[in-house]
Amino acid sequence: MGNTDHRHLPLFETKTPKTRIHFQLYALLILVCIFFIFIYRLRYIPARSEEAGRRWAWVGLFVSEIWFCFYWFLTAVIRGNPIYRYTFKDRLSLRYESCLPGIDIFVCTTDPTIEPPVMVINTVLSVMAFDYPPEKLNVYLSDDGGSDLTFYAMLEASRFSKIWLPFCKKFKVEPRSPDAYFRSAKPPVLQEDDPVMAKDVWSSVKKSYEDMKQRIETTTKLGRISEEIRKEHRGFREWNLVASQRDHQTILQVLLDGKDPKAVDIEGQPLPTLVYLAREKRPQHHHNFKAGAMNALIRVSKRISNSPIILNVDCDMYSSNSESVRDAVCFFMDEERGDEVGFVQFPQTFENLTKNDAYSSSLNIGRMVEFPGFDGDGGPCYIGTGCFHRRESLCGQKYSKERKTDWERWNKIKVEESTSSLENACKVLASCTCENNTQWGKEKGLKYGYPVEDVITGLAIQCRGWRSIYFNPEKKGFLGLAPTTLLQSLVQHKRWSGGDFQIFVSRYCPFVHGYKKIPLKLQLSYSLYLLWAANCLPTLYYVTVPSLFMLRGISLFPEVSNPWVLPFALVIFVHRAYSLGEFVWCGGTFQGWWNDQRMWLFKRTSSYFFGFFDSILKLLGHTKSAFAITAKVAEDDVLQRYEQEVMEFGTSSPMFTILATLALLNAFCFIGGLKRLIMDMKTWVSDPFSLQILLCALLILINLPVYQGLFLRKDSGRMPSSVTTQAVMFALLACALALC
Ligand SMILES: O=c1ccn([C@@H]2O[C@H](COP(=O)(O)OP(=O)(O)O[C@H]3O[C@H](CO)[C@@H](O)[C@H](O)[C@H]3O)[C@@H](O)[C@H]2O)c(=O)[nH]1
Ligand SMILES: [Mn+2]
Repeated sequence: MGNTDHRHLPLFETKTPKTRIHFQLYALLILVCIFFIFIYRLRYIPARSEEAGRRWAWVGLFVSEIWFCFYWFLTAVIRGNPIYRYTFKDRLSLRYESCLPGIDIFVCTTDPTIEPPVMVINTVLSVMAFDYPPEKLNVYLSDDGGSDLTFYAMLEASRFSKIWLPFCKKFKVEPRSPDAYFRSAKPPVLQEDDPVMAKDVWSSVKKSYEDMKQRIETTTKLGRISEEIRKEHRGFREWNLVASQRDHQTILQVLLDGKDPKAVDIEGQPLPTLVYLAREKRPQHHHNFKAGAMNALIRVSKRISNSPIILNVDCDMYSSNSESVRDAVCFFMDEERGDEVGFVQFPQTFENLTKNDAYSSSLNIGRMVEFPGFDGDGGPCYIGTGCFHRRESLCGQKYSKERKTDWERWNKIKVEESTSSLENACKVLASCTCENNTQWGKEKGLKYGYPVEDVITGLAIQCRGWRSIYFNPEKKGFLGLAPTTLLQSLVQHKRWSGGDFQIFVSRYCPFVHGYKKIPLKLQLSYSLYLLWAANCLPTLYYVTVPSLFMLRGISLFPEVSNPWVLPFALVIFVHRAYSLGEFVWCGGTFQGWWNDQRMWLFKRTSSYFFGFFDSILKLLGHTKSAFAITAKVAEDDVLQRYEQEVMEFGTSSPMFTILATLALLNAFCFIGGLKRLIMDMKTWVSDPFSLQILLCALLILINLPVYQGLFLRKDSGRMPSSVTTQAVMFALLACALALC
């Protein structure tokens, strides 16, 4: 097979950056400062006899500082050893073009109102159009909404693909989501030998797309399928039996059958297989959210196409690089290292970010700093979308050195059954009862019972001996939608932080479950995310107690003239300066960094706080996991404010009450502190409260948009008055308690 000269050349390479003196210097400086802060805290610990409360407030601060120090250590571990991956796709095609493995692609959707069918099929079309032999691609849509609107859109997509795929190849279209492409692309000027023809083709495809979009949107708005459309496909009859979204039989329709010689595009080329699946749902059976959907897809696809590699994307994550499959295959097929690869994770990137990213959704630090570090420490975690899995590792197999994947054999396995008999067999595989007394959701497939099914599943795969790979190509692989309101973002982080923390306190805790199975460094890297939620308590302590104690007249930090102030000042300065440098290096702006600091505070005091308590309650057996789906659409005025980077409050939520209370509390304390400063006539340097008042001032600066939302704004995105009243009351109460 192939050219023997090339055989020893790897299909991918790994690069480690050379000395990273700035990082080492930074880490050393911080360590020294921490050391001195701890000495200070121990040496000057107030005696029992001192003013009431000073001692415990001091100890509390000390404990919080110990936590921050530990958590900082985790951030340093993940930064210690980053690696970067590069692929050689030309070598792959030279050696293996004729025997590339099949790929099963899973797209998950749940709700046609917050995940519009047009968006879903754009994702579907983008992955159907990968630059890869079409007969080796099989696209499965899991519709947890069981919606005929989505099914209708899929039917339209299956027809449109017959012109879209040849068009993509001919015009080398990028990205291959029609919506994203036509939004930005200009008609070709001089492309082919015949520019007029090319332009005509281009315009007619664009028109076809727009007509289709129009039809789908009209139907979606209408909310039901008209009689004429109903007649177009027998699949619609299935909905006669559907009682509700939560109560229906399995609906499975093979919309394009790759094995059917008649399933060809307008140029006679084969098409990928396209399958619509709405697994059975019954009120008495728990459906296990996305994990349940994925597991149904794994079983169904095994029967229909049984590809050795599975790609999964969320319905909003379209492919923006048609070569991503080839990139991923380079890792799996590499002769030297490929056999140990369990999954290849691409980063989550977003197309709807604004310049200064008001809600800090870009995840840039994760994408460019933390994940390369994760990879260096033993392999990134699985983040639920943009991930290529080896079917075997996802289905629970252990890695063993002796096993070599025989790609030829995989290609020879052919499913002979007819499509109609397959459809029936597969319906059983997607039923509610087929998982009873099996390992599905435990050792097989994605794990159940955790709101972040992805992270725990990836961890389990790594603990079974597989390696994971992080691949962040220059040209982004997948683009999705980030939340567009503050509440959406906070709720998403509540699910993530709470879900991650549940993993930490479960028997899958990386230090326990991963003991001797994955490197210690990887266990620590996981903890960086799994312990997000635990940051809430020390942070809440740090943003309330020093301010309240200043109001009370009790100092907790050294005064500015005291040399002990140095380690505090340095640690704050160096730590933040490094963070700013890193942020800008990752492509952010200064304002973006400032917004990121705000979101850091907001997430820790609200999302993580609720996530933390949810996990504790769950541990005590009081609540069941839920999965709040992130909306992918928003009202016009909300969207406008998002684009203008004006913070969106608008609805009342306990999260907002916390944020507003903290903002007001610090404002009140600041006024009190200022008054004391003026009345005492102390100079700034000898005032024992200067650090506390500075901290308070900083919090006020960070919270400026909250005050605006509370008192100054008039638009519908302002803070609701019920939240304002509650927050004023709580903040006053806290201050009164501090004063008495
Ligand atoms: O019952 C459900 C719930 C969700 N989904 C799908 O899961 C995906 C992710 O949901 P979304 O609301 O967009 O969540 P995000 O917070 O954006 O998702 C991130 O976090 C999740 C874990 O919390 C991962 O599953 C996702 O892949 C990851 O992108 C979407 O395609 C949904 O349609 C289902 O199929 N069934
Ligand atoms: Mn999402």
